Amino acid sequence: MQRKSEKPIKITEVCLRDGSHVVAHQFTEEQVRDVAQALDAAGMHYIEVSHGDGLGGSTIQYGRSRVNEMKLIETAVSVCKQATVAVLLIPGIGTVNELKQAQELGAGLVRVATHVTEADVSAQHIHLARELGMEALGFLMMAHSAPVDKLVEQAKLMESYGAQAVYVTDSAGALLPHEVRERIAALRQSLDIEIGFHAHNNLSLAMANTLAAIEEGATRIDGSMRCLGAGAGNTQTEVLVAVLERLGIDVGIDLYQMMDVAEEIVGPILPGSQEIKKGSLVMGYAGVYSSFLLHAERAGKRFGIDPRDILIELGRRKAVGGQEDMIIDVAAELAKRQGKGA
Ligand SMILES: CC[C@H](O)CC(=O)C(=O)O
Ligand SMILES: [Mn+2]
Repeated sequence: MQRKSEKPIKITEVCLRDGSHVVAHQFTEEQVRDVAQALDAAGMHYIEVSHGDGLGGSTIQYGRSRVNEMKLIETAVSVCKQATVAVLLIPGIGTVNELKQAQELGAGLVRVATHVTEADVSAQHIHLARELGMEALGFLMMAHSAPVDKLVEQAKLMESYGAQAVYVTDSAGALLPHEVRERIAALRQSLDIEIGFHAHNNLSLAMANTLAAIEEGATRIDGSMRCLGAGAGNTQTEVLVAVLERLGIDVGIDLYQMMDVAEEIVGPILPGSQEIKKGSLVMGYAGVYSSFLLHAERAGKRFGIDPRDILIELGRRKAVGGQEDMIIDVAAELAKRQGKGA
């Protein structure tokens, strides 16, 4: 494989943040401690810990956490000897106060996440993170939904605010490999900072897309152990480590230890198998935010309608992260149209 960057690949393990959606934000302190400790020992570079919707996400709208995320961050930091604990922040859900608190507890990196067309709301948080001495990266969500030149324009904004990398975030798991290539190549051409890629496996393309991104020069890569991430999960990290090794890309992470963590520590946390089932498949197909899955399934049950209809309609309306309340509206409307009641 010809990599178009000389920089080392840095992996961020997101199961303790993106996986929070899968467990309805019910991670315990013990689970976070065990996973973080084992990943750190295996050589993982970054371990992201936050509510699934980022700092401040524990609300009725997004789902309340069982344990305050600051406690979870503190716990992860206390067991990491070499890995950096990362947090995610969506401006408006999380605030500068939560960012300061996370930094005081030892978080060393923040990914400031915005919808792909709304990078301007990230300025304050990126500036603050840099002032606090954190690594500050931009995370452009729903990257499939904007034309490439728009993505480049928005990434440049984040770079101008001080972001040290910008991610192409395939929140819906909707991108096809050639679309990933186009996006990473365009960003590489226009930006001087590192480019990252975050996949969801809803169309079974997470690994293929990740390799396409790496080939085009992405150096910051996300994965989740056992695909413990929203929808059908992310690029499966322990598999990624094996594939990179086969490609001759040394990331300094112990493969056997990763396999053991995946099976013995993360496996028992999974509420079910992270296969591509009808809900996640429809999200990739219709371009819907992966974290909407549980909400749509619950709304489907409540209104007696097929969650796929809700997801397709949300895709049609181009719903963005943060609009979880729209899921109930859509379900109520569809139920009325189909002559069903809550
Ligand atoms: C709600 C935040 C979201 O889960 C961030 C993310 O991982 C994505 O957009 O894929
Ligand atoms: Mn995600």
